[in-house]
Amino acid sequence: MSRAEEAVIRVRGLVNRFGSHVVHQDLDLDIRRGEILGVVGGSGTGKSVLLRSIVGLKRPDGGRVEVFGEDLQQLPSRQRSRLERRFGVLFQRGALFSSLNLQENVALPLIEHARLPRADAEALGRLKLALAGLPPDAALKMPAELSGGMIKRAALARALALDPEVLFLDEPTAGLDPIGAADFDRLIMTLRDAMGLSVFLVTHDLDTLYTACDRVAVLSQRRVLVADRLSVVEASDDAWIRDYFHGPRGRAAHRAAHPSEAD
Ligand SMILES: Nc1ncnc2c1ncn2[C@@H]1O[C@H](COP(=O)(O)OP(=O)(O)OP(=O)(O)O)[C@@H](O)[C@H]1O
Repeated sequence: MSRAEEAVIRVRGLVNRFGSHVVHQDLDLDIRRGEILGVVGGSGTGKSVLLRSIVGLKRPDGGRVEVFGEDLQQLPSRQRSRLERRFGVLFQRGALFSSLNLQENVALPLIEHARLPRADAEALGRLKLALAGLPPDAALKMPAELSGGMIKRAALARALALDPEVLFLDEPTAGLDPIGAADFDRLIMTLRDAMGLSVFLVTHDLDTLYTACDRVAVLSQRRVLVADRLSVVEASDDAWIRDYFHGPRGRAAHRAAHPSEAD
C-alpha cells in the first residue's frame, strides 16, 4: 500500500442510534492520508453524527474508530484527548465567541491546550488568520462586524490553531455566494497541499465535490454506500446517486469541471 493510500482514520462497523432511531448500522469508512474526502447524502442520513463520532463528541453505540492506528474507545481519556488534538474541526455554524475579537478567538485553543502565553498565542493567531486568507486589520474585529465568508475563514483559522493533521469541515460553503464558495474551496486545496492535511468535508455543494474532492463517500441506508473517485460514484445505479449527480445541478457541476467534454 502506498503512503497516499494509508488510512489516517479507519471506521469499522460503526453503530449510532438515538433511542430507537438507528442512524448508522455497520458503517465502514477510511480517510486516507492527504486526501480531501467529500461526504454527501440526503438530509438526515447522519453526516454530522458521523463527524461527531469520529472527533470524539459522540460516543458510538457500536463498532470502532481507529485514529492513526489507535482505537479511540480503548484509550484512556488523557491519551484520547491528545489524539483528538491532532484534529481541527470547523462546525456548520462557525461557532466563534461573540465577545472575543478574531485574534482572541484563534488564540484561545493555543492558550488552553498549548499553554502559550497570551501575547504569543495572539501573535500566532494573527498568522493563522492570514493563512486563512484574512487581511491584517481583521485581527481586532469582532465576529459581528464580519461577512459570512470572513466568519468562515476566521473559524477555519481557529480550526488550524493547533496545526492539526486532519481537518473536519461541516458544510463550509453553506450560505456563501458562488464566488466566495469557490474561493473557499481553493483555500482548502492550498492548505491541504501546503500543510499535508487530510480533510473530511461534509457538503451539499456539487461544485465543491467536483473541484476539491479526491474521493466522495455517499451515506445512504445507514451506511456508506460507496466511497470512491467521482467518476466511479457517478456511475452507480443507486437512485439517490442518480438523482443527485445526474440532475440539472449535478450535470452543470460536471460540465464546469470537464469543459472539454461534449454533453
Ligand atoms: N442529539 C441528537 N438527538 C437525537 N437525534 C439526533 C441528534 N443528533 C442527530 N440526530 C438525528 O440523527 C439523524 C442524522 O442527523 P445528522 O445531523 O447527522 O444528519 P445530516 O446528514 O448531517 O443532515 P443535514 O444534511 O440535514 O445536515 C437525524 O435524523 C437527526 O434528527
